[in-house]
Amino acid sequence: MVTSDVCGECGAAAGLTCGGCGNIKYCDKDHQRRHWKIHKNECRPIKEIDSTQFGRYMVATRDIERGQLLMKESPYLVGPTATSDLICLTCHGPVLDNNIHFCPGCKWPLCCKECVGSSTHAEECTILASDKKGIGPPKGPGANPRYDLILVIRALLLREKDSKGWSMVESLANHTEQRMRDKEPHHMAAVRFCSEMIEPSFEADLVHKVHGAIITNCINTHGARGETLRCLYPTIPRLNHSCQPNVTLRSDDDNVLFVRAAVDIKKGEPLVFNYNSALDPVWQRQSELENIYYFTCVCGRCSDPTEMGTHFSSPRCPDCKKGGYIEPIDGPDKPWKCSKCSKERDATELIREAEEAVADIEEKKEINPKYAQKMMDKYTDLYHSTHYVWSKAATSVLRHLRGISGRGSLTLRRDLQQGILKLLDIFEPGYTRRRGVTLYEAAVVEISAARSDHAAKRLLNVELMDAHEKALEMLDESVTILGLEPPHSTEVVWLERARVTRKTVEDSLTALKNKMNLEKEQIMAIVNKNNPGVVKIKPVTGES
Ligand SMILES: C[S@@+](CC[C@H](N)C(=O)[O-])C[C@H]1O[C@@H](n2cnc3c(N)ncnc32)[C@H](O)[C@@H]1O
Repeated sequence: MVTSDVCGECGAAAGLTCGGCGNIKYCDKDHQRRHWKIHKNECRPIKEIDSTQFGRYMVATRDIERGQLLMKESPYLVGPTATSDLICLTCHGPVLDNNIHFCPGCKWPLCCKECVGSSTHAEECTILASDKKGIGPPKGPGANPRYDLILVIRALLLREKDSKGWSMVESLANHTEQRMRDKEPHHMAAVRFCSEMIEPSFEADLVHKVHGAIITNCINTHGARGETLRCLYPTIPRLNHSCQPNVTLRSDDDNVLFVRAAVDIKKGEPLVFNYNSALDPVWQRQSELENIYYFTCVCGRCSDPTEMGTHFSSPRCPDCKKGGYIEPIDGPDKPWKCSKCSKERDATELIREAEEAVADIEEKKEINPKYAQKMMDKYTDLYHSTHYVWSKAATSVLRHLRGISGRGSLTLRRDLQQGILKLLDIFEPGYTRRRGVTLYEAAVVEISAARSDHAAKRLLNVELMDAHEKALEMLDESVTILGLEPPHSTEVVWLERARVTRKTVEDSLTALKNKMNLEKEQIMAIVNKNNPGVVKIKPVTGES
């Protein structure tokens, strides 16, 4: 977004736009050069544009390479979410059930004596304490919807004390009209509380707007001790959504948010991230986007009934012998149709069947390898092996069989990890955290399965070496991806694991190659000894 038509250095009329970001103008090259020492800190390959269909959004102003850091921002507001467990309103650390310090003013739980006396909490404490209708603070552990109110109050307080912060809140998309029309219970509860139950109260229209802005723009993060938080950032909320994302958002322990290119991005392409989970089916993605963000996603994945060839949301057609899938050809709400025989099925019924299968999978307390194989066979009969139900079953089996090292378990886990990787390559491609972790896990099981087969004489030395090479390739990529995680975050644990495993696999591959070379030398020595006079055979060199 070019913020002004005047020179960034001298303020005169300017016609030369910065080629790096397109966001600032200069009157000539000399002034552009002079201004660089200031501008280099804000020259990002991004600009904001506006459209009637997509609102404001960010696009790349030049070609961007995957992995590149595009934005790094600290939040101007942090608070608990509507599903936070007991959390301290002063430091945002967890409040332990056996060590609750209720604030003497508002009676909301804090984590320690120091936090009770802190001035950080003072202003909202007075407001919370004025709650005459006795909505009251959360009392026990577990997700607590009352925490939804805290960030709303904090945002409302900006109006009086921080004009810059307040203008940021005011500038955010909020869908106030739709929210007033829909009267979603949590939204209405926040509006009632802030406009009727506290002193000083806030105008209802203002609370609708602020709560709407929070719901539409907050990014959920995790604090250093795993607590769930949500934050408002200055410019990151201008990133639009796509189920085919090209950037990733990762936060560190201080809620600093890093936006990176997950894949190579061409100049002019919108920068988009996934507001949902990549492994949600189309009906869930669309209903969340409609209910929370008030739009229908028309990305390449959503517009393709096969979801990029994965059949992620569509079951196999049980009646058709032609290998068809029952797809949301006219949209997820209309009757779904078989791609081959055109037979129609009611959308609600198909969704119910898939959700029941998932509930059944998630209910299982224990799964042994034999049962796991049977379960996967059953779901592969009904669904494609990149379907949502398949992915839920695969994830569950991988969790249950972790640490079980028999052949059945290892072979199945290896296949399932590869299946999950295939899905992520399509839906969350490039340098994304989940791919990084999955590559690590796939490498570990690849090596374990190969070693077990080798020990049982089912695998040749060269095949064992191949498995090592394959695992090393996966670990190399995993280390690269996880190395991009914010430095002060709990994710460094995964990076360390991937690095240590990579070194172990590399050492073991070297030892394997040396052993094979030695064996070759010994065999050749015997061959040469038994064939005197014949030209001597030498071992192949350069292999170790
Ligand atoms: C976090 S804001 C993104 C910035 C927003 N476009 C703006 O103008 O401020 C989320 C809102 O942007 C719009 N939006 C995001 N992604 C979209 C998409 N793929 N298609 C249409 N609208 C989208 C929706 O109105 C959504 O509620």
